[in-house]
Amino acid sequence: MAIDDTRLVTPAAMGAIDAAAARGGIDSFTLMQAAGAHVAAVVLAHYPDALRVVVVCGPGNNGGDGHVAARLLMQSGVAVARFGAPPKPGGDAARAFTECPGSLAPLEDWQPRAGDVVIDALFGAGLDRAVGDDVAAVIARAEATGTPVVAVDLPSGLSGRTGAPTGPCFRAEHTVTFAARKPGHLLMPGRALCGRLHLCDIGIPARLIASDDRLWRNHPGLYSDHLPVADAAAHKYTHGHLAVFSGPLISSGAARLAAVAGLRAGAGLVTVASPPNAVLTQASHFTAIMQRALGGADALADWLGDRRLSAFVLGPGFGDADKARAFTRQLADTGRPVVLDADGITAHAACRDALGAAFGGAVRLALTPHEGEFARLFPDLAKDPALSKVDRARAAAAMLNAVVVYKGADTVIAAPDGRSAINADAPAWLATAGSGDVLAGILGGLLAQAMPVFEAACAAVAMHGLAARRAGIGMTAEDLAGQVRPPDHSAADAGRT
Ligand SMILES: NC(=O)C1=CN([C@@H]2O[C@H](COP(=O)(O)OP(=O)(O)OC[C@H]3O[C@@H](n4cnc5c(N)ncnc54)[C@H](O)[C@@H]3O)[C@@H](O)[C@H]2O)[C@@H](O)CC1
Ligand SMILES: Nc1ncnc2c1ncn2[C@@H]1O[C@H](COP(=O)(O)OP(=O)(O)O)[C@@H](O)[C@H]1O
Ligand SMILES: [K+]
Repeated sequence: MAIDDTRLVTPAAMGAIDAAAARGGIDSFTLMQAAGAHVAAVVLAHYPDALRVVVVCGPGNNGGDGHVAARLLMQSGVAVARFGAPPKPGGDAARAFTECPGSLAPLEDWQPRAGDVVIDALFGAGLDRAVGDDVAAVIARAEATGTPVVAVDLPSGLSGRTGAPTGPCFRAEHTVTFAARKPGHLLMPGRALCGRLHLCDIGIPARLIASDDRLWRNHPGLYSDHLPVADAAAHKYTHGHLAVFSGPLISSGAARLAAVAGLRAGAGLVTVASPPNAVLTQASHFTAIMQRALGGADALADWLGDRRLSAFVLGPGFGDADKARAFTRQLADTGRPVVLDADGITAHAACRDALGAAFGGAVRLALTPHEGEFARLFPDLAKDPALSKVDRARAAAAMLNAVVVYKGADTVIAAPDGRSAINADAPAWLATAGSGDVLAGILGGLLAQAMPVFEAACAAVAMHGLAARRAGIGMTAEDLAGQVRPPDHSAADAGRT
């Protein structure tokens, strides 16, 4: 049975899905057997030379999965030792414990040996606090000896909701999870602590995995129906006109990167509007991209009378915060889509509410903060340790009636209506100076072509990652901009999580 591998489900929602499965007549012990079998299969496939499999078992159903895996591995002729505390009598875990031959030693008895592989079945979805000293000592022993760890559902100590450890946490080589990925499998540092993730079908019907979390990993299904269509009758104005605002001479390169990316993302025309003293420099770089000298507010008001200007990018290398605020207000009044990045975000740190008020009504503002910019605009959200990155992005989006692209290795895209996506497959070499300017340009290019903002943001983040893969390791932001391609309607789902 195929499972929907795009939907992300919080541990709490997973509990509700499990309950719904039970109400629907699905036997929970059968699910546990399937879960344990997948764990055993991953261990057999990846550690054929293990001399001993050490299963550390917790008191709940995560431990139950461990007991099932232990029994199946023993039946396959593998040497298995179990450590932990027995489960409370009566439930599925107790039955799995009873059905597994052999004894259960206390956790502190595990002395690592060469050839050990650990199955971490201590805590999964039920983790609700930092692990105790006994578990912390096991984690430390595994880490100190470099013993490979296969985690059941989640590495113990990792919050499946936030992707943050609650205290000491296993670092797994493989994590075997069931029915749906949890946010903590994709959010950092969770993604790194999980190692390679195996998403396994244990027989929970896909229709039950439709929780109302409205959270996905970023994938083409979120945006492919809204991509600009290449129409044989098109002319350049039907693909929109993107305006990118340049900063002063010294930092004018950022706008160039955004402009090139916007044109390559399919905008029909792109104009870079620069302070008069930067125009010559800009002109020496461009052929296909147009130029405009733009002084202050009056000049902008004149230009905005051109209805064909269909989207704006303001912020990369922009500098002047007063001017950024004034221009943003004028852009808001046009009713057309705006991408605020970098200095365009920072300029609003002391007037966040006014920014949200200026962009009321239909959503047409996109913000693309990295961690530092996010903390400047939303210090209250950034400081709250109870919030996950998804929670923070969603709250920010709702506050400003904007789509927020909260960048990083785990970029979160959130809309004011709560729809959110985590992008977890961009290559690490995207972390290079100027790559954020390229992303802002791609997004501007898609908005210029009239894509709705959330869908455009999801597509832009995916295109950014694909461009980085084409450019390859060692790329510069110039290389990256040169590798941007218009979105490909036929692109297969390139998810690599
Ligand atoms: N249908 C289902 O419900 C399925 C659940 N499965 C497994 O069940 C797991 C969830 O099981 P549970 O809900 O029993 O939860 P866990 O087994 O993750 O945790 C058990 C209990 O440990 C306690 N606990 C939490 N954090 C602790 C800490 N830091 N120190 C000490 N004690 C702590 C809590 O009281 C918690 O309820 C999943 O992760 C998955 O492995 C699988 O068997 C597949 C099917
Ligand atoms: N480790 C990483 N893996 C994948 N992508 C990353 C990583 N670190 C940063 N990125 C991406 O690289 C881009 C960097 O943007 P930004 O921080 O604005 O840089 P700059 O200001 O230099 O342009 C963002 O799109 C971000 O999501
Ligand atoms: K676990």
